[in-house]
Amino acid sequence: MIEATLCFPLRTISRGDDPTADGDDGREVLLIEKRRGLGEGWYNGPGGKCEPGETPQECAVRETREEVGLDVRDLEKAGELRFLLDGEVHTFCHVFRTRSFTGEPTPSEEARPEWVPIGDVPYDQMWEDDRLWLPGVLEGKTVRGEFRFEGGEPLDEAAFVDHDLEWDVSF
Ligand SMILES: COc1nc(N)nc2c1ncn2[C@H]1C[C@H](O)[C@@H](COP(=O)(O)OP(=O)(O)OP(=O)(O)O)O1
Repeated sequence: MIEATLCFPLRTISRGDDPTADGDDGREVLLIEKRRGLGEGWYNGPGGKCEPGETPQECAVRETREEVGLDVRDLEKAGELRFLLDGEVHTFCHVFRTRSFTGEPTPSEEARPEWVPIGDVPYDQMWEDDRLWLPGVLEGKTVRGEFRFEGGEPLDEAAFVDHDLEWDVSF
């Protein structure tokens, strides 16, 4: 089983009196376009696999720095997601969000970062499960979820079958 993390940096920008502004109140999330590996070509949060001896929080901080050059702090645990492939746990993913960070998002070999208004998250270019849990996480909720895929490796070519979700959980 792979233990992995996702980190969603959040910010609120001022849109002044822009009449075309949507109803997000300027709230944005930093997404990446994944350039290699699992989920290549799709949008996701910065993150990756935990290294031996590393806590999930340490992993999320390291991966966010490596992938987009942002130093995140004060991470808030927002979710625990179990991704099953053909009945076996393939990946256990810890999800974090934060409003505390320094640095400017910078592209790397792994990822192209992009600030995206909360209402414009491109769910049609993301993992199929994301539309089920990410909106709640971006609204400040906590979630525990299990998502079942079938069809063999690699996970990003398997078919999403079904899921269970529990909201407002404590970590
Ligand atoms: C199955 O559904 C998934 N949905 C979402 N949103 N994210 C997922 C899903 N399955 C895996 N992930 C995430 C978990 C990790 O953040 C990445 C995969 O990380 P990767 O394999 O690229 O790990 P790295 O350590 O960054 O890779 P390198 O070994 O290349 O350094 O996807």
